[in-house]
Amino acid sequence: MNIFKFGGASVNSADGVRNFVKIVQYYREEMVIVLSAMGKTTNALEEIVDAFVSKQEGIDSKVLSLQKYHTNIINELFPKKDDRVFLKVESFFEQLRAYLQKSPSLIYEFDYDQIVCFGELISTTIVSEYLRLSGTPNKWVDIRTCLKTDDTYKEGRIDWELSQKLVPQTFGFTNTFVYITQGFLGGTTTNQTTTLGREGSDYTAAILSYILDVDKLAIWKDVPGIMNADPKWLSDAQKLERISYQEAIELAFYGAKVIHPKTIQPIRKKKIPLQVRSFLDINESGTLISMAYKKQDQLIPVYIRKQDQVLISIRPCDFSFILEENLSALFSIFAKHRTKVNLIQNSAISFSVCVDNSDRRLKNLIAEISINFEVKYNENVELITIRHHNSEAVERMTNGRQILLEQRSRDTAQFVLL
Ligand SMILES: Nc1ncnc2c1ncn2[C@@H]1O[C@H](COP(=O)(O)OP(=O)(O)O)[C@@H](O)[C@H]1O
Ligand SMILES: N[C@@H](CC(=O)OP(=O)(O)O)C(=O)O
Repeated sequence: MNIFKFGGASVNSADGVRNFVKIVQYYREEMVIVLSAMGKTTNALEEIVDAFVSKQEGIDSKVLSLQKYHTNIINELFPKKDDRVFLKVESFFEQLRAYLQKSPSLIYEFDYDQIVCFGELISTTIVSEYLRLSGTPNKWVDIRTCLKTDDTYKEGRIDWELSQKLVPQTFGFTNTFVYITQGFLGGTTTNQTTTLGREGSDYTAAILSYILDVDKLAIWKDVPGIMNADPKWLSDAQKLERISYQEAIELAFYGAKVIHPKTIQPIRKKKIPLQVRSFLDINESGTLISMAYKKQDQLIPVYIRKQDQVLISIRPCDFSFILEENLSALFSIFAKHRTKVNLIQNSAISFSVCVDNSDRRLKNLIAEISINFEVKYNENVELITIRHHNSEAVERMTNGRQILLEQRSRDTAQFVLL
């Protein structure tokens, strides 16, 4: 049995959905399909969340344009206008509107999850119905009923014990050959919706692969596989044929956006091979991530760019040394504001970190650090990581740019650049 994960880009139009069906029908195997929201739906829903919690005008038109986007797709796919898909999709939009009629709950993350989940609920419904119409019976599963998390809204942590009981019961494969379910979503034990963090559908696919002990996981993307750079950034990027779990974890950790950082851990534990491959070319073998020895990794330089970073330099107000107590106080502040630190460098009396610029958290974070420390920061910097660096690769990335901070180990070089 296999798990196939398709992201938003694969089903962003009626043609995308038709292509998806072609791929699924080509394989004719027992499978679980994990699907994300169509196209940029999650971004659109995030805008609706922001408008809702800050009680802005214009929510109705935002919801309407999202509904139109989905309606256009189903109009193109389903010739019979009395197909049940129309009512099902309408019903999700009614539920969304009903939620938006209420007052915000005062917990932003809770409202976020209750609203943003509609993207995946709607996409899986459309795709499941279209697969049925195309002659492949399948079962639509509401993943929130079996993939259980705690109540850390927006970043739900998996309840492995409970999920390991419920998931195999749900995906039993008796009289069902193909299941379709939502990536990115989970449910608490009290049946509230949670999400697993942006781009978390890859992670869902990995969790289900682990629990169901599948033979293989395939993640279908709009690129030929994992490349040695984002091909939208460096047009001469080359595909990596085969990499180890370890290398894949490193690439994701440093910010290669092609795969969610949490994806590799569960499949590595059970040595499940992961193929990252192109939904645009079924004949392309993609990149295989497996137990290969590290030596077998292609050791060409791999370039990873993180944009919109903030470099924060922190110094105790009394010029005292940066010691364990300071560091521990600082790290608890980062954890409290859920800010992931992408790079750390410390000297005797100062400490620098590079973090993502998420406006909402950053202001509060800096305000809290400033109570006991002197803080300076540069916004709009880039963090470039080069795995398997050589002088040519370093020159290529840094030439003509101001280096604000630099760090090198044997395998990895990182530069904060203006
Ligand atoms: N090293 C890389 N190799 C391949 N693609 C990359 C890499 N780094 C970033 N990307 C980007 O990742 C995108 C695919 O990931 P993503 O958009 O998250 O897919 P999906 O939404 O379908 O899950 C590609 O379109 C590409 O621009
Ligand atoms: N729809 C969610 C989850 C996800 O993983 O999407 P995608 O597979 O399209 O990156 C998001 O955009 O964050």
